[in-house]
Amino acid sequence: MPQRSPLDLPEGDPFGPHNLPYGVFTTPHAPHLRRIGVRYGSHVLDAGAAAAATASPHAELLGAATLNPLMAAGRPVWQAVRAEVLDWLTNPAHRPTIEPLMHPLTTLALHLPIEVADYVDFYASEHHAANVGRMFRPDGDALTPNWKHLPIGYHGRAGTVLVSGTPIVRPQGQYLPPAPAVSSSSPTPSAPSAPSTPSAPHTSSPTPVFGPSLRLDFEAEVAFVVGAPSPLNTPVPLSGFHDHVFGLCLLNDWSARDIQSWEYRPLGPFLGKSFATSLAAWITPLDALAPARTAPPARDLPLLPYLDDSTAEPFGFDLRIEVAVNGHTVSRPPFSAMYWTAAQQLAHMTVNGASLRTGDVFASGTVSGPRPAERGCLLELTWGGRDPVHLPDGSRTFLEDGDEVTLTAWAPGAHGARIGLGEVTGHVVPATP
Ligand SMILES: O=C(O)/C=C/C(=O)CC(=O)CC(=O)O
Ligand SMILES: [Ca+2]
Ligand SMILES: [Mg+2]
Repeated sequence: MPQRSPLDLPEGDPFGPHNLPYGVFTTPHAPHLRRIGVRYGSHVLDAGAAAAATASPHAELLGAATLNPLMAAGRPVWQAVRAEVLDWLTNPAHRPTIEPLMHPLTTLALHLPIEVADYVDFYASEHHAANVGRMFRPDGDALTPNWKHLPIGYHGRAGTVLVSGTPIVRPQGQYLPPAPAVSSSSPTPSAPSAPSTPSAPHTSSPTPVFGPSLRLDFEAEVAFVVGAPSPLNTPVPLSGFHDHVFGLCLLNDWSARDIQSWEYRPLGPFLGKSFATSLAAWITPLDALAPARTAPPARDLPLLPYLDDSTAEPFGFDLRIEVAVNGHTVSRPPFSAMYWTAAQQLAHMTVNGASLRTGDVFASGTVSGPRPAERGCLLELTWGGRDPVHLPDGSRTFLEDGDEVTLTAWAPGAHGARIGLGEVTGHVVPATP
C-alpha cells in the first residue's frame, strides 16, 4: 500500500484539524532541544520549525522550549496562531514545506509542556465530595455546610507536577496502622480497613507507623492552564474565563489515602497528595472545545454574585473520561456532571485579590458521576477498600507496585466528530528503600 501523507488524516480522526493540541517534544537525534509541537493524527508538527520556514510573525513564541511565552501572549494571539497552524496543516500550498516537519508521535519523547507556576486542586464533584464525606466523616453530613456556596480547593505542590509517563514512586509517610481484620476469612496483614474506621480502635491516643503507603490511589481530574496573567487586587469575573485560560488537559492526582486520612485535620491535604501529580503531554485549546460546552447541573442554592452563573454562558464541558488500570477499564467519569465550573473556580481563586501567573494550573477535583461505574478514584470504587474491583490479573482495593493507570477522554466536536484529549498515564514503582 502506498504510504499515506501524515497530512491526509482518516475521516473523523480525533486529533484532526478541529483539535490541534500543543505539546513539547524532543527527537532522539537532538534529545536536549525541546520544541513546541502540534499533534495531528498520529504525527506531530514541529511548530517552531514551521513558523521559521514560513516567516511567521509567531516564530519566536513557537520557537520556545515551553508553551509559557505563547500562553502569556493572550487570546487574540492564541487565535491567530491556531488559524496559522490550521493553514499550515490543511492548505495544499504549504504541503512541500510542512510535510517534512511532521514526526511520527511514537518516535518522540514528550515533556511537561508548560512551566507550572502555582498548582491548585479543587473538589468540584458533588458525587465525589459526598462519597468521601460519608467515608471520612461518617458521623457528619456528607457535604460540609460551605460546599454549595463556594468551590472548595487547596494549594498543591507545583514542583511535583510531572508529565504523563513518569514512573510514580510509592510514597512513604506516617499513617495509622490498618485495623486488624475482623474475620479470619480475610487474613492478608496489609488488608486496608475502611478509611472511616482507622481511628476507631485507637480512641484514646492513636499511634502512627511509618512506611510505604498501603492505600495508594489515583484521581481522574481535568486541569485548566492559565495563559494570560492577572494583576494583584483585580478579581477575574466569570466572563474573564476565556481571556485567561489557555486550555485544558487530563490530570491524575495520585493520593495516598492512609497518609491523607491521618494528616488532613484541620488544614486539609498535604503530603498524601504532594508527591506526584501527572499531567497529560497535550494541552487542548479551549477554542477546540467550543462544541463541548454545556450547562452545569442545576444549582440547589442561590450563589453570591461573583459565582452566580444563572445568566452566564455555559461554562461546563462535556468530556467523557475513561480510567484504565493495566489496560482494563474501571470507570467512565462524566465531566459534565461537575457542580462547580472552571470559570467559577477562577473567579473564586482571584476574588480575594490574588493574582494569576502564566502557567498556573488548577484542577477540577476528582471527576465522579452519580453511578458507581462513574467514580473517579479507587477510594470510591472500592468504598474505602471494602469492595475490591476485579481486573483480569486479580482484584484490587488500592494500587499495587507495577500497576499502570491511564486516563483518556474525548469530547463531542462539530458535526458528530470527536475531539480526543491526550492521555495521562503512569505506573507505580516500589517505594525507595
Ligand atoms: O477531606 C476530604 O473531604 C477529601 C479531600 C480530598 O480528597 C482532596 C482532593 O484531592 C479533592 C478532589 O480531588 O476532589
Ligand atoms: Ca484531587
Ligand atoms: Mg497531587
